[in-house]
Amino acid sequence: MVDRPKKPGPIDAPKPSSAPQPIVDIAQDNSTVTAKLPSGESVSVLLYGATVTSWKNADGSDNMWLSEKASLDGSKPVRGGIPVVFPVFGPPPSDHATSSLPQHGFARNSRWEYLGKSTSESPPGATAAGDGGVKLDFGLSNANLSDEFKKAWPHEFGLVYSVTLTKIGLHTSLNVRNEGSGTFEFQVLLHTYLRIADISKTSITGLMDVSYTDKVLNATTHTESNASLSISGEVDRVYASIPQDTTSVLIDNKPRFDVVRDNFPDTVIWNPSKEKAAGMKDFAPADGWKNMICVEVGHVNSWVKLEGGEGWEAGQVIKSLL
Ligand SMILES: O=P(O)(O)OC[C@H]1O[C@@H](O)[C@H](O)[C@@H](O)[C@@H]1O
Repeated sequence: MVDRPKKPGPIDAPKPSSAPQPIVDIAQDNSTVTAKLPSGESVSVLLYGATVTSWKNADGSDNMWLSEKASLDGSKPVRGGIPVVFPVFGPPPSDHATSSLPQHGFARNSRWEYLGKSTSESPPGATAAGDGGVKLDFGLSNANLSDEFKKAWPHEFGLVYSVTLTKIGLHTSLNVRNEGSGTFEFQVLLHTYLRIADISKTSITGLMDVSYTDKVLNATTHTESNASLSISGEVDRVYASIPQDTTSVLIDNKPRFDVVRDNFPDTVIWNPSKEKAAGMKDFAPADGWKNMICVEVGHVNSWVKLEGGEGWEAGQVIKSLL
């Protein structure tokens, strides 16, 4: 039996509420959409890359690390915040359909469309009534791509990236649709730069017993033996098929962030340390690597295959535990 929408009658009509409706402040210009909750938390999303560039707590402190030299004018991917990596992670393999694309694909260096906002009483991540938040949707399809990218990846696709801000965290999710008739394969990653007080006091939990590829050690494979991982130099590891759904960042053994995966099997942990940071023209200040850790959820250790007409969705909730 098909459920048909009921026509609203007098009984269904919403009752006038005397409770004041929370007002979410949305500001939009040609480059950025910013939403601020009545309780003070805010998020800013640059249309270029649909890159979250700022996610502030109610006290005004930012959870995102953004380089002081990040290009925000659409000339190159943003160094900081949450660049969206699609349809390939890292340098594309020469024997794959993504081979002519740049490192990390085209999503982070294409201009997305702002599709609009919706507000809700109980958005994902809400733990209590009154945790209401705002969802901002952004879209990218082959029609938005440069000729160069269209040629390098000639598929009909549709991406909807949703950024939901609540009092308790930030939820970002990506919906991928194959709008064509052929099959395509992709990888995806949310390249999140978390701002931290001090890398030397930072530890990461939730990766114990997980197999990882160490890109610093010639892409060799290892198994994580530390329940709590400290960062004492350059780190660039791809943890694959993680059974636990939460990776946590702690400062001085005190939880600072929980990153909760939904349908994302893998996580990259990255910090360039002093030497690699010095080699990046858009990385500033020079010692900024002490105040960032990338915890990047994704599907990167294998390819997602989508038949024509199929869709796929995954997301993360980041909780700021101040
Ligand atoms: O400089 P990019 O292209 O933004 O990449 C930054 C880093 O991104 C990480 O995800 C990769 O694992 C690293 O190898 C890479 O160096």
